[in-house]
Amino acid sequence: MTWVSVVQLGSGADRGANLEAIEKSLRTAAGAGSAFAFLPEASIYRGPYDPAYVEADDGPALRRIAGLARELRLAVVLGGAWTPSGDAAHAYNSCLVFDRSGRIAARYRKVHLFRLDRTDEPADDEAAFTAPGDDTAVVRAGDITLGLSICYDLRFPALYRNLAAAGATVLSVPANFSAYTGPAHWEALLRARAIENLCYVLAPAQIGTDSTGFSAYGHSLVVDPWGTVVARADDAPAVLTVDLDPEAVRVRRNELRSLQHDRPDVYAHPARIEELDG
Ligand SMILES: O=C(O)CNC(=O)[C@H](CS)NC(=O)CCC(=O)C(=O)O
Repeated sequence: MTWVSVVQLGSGADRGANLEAIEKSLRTAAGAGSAFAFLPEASIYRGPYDPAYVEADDGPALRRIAGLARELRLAVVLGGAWTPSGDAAHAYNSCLVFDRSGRIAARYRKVHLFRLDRTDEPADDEAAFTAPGDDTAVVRAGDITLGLSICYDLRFPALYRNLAAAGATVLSVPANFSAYTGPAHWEALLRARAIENLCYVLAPAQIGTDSTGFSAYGHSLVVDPWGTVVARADDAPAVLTVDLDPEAVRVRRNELRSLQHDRPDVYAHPARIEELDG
């Protein structure tokens, strides 16, 4: 069994205040006996793009989180942080996995960049300041194998199938999901990813409106491999602590063999287009 804590934050443009909130939540997670803490996207900073806040692995905010992981003997999955891409105008949006000695042991760079063109508001266009990643990663960690993703990736089911094929039993979906799309899409998509891959889904989220006017939906969620919601937050800061049972994934995958019935060899070819006349 593996205890994990899923953290909901309302990060803003004040990095010092955000790091204080992160520290408090990590201490709560460690105090609850968790082996892992999952932090949402944009935990360290949520506001307009600023190249000064793009950090290499030895940057000050990342070192502070590394120090907390080491002190608390707690692995930390930092949902999204800006890391250098080689182009100062565009950073990677990276999920960084700190092991319990504080080392950055794994990383994933967000592949799908959010764009929303509302008719009634200015567009959100993450690609304006973010460089896309182009590979995927799972992290083997004792009894669980963690599949990494970030926020808008949630809309691309092939990514999660790729992670499940690499052995993922727990899917990590840290988010700063919009309050516009969230009510209709967030829970349905998270539960779908859990059900179709027979995986746990851990989804730490942001709350509140940032200084750019972006409103986040909150409602951090933990879903089990049968699609049942086992923990949820509302729209206040929260630490959801749950016990993951690796056996539950094995049992469900023996009951329902949909992962083995997948036919990517078939879907690799475009569908035949037939005509119905008259
Ligand atoms: O800008 C940052 O600091 C980090 N990036 C984000 O928060 C991104 C772009 S605004 N948010 C999403 O992907 C929300 C997706 C979403 O809401 C949906 O798919 O409906």
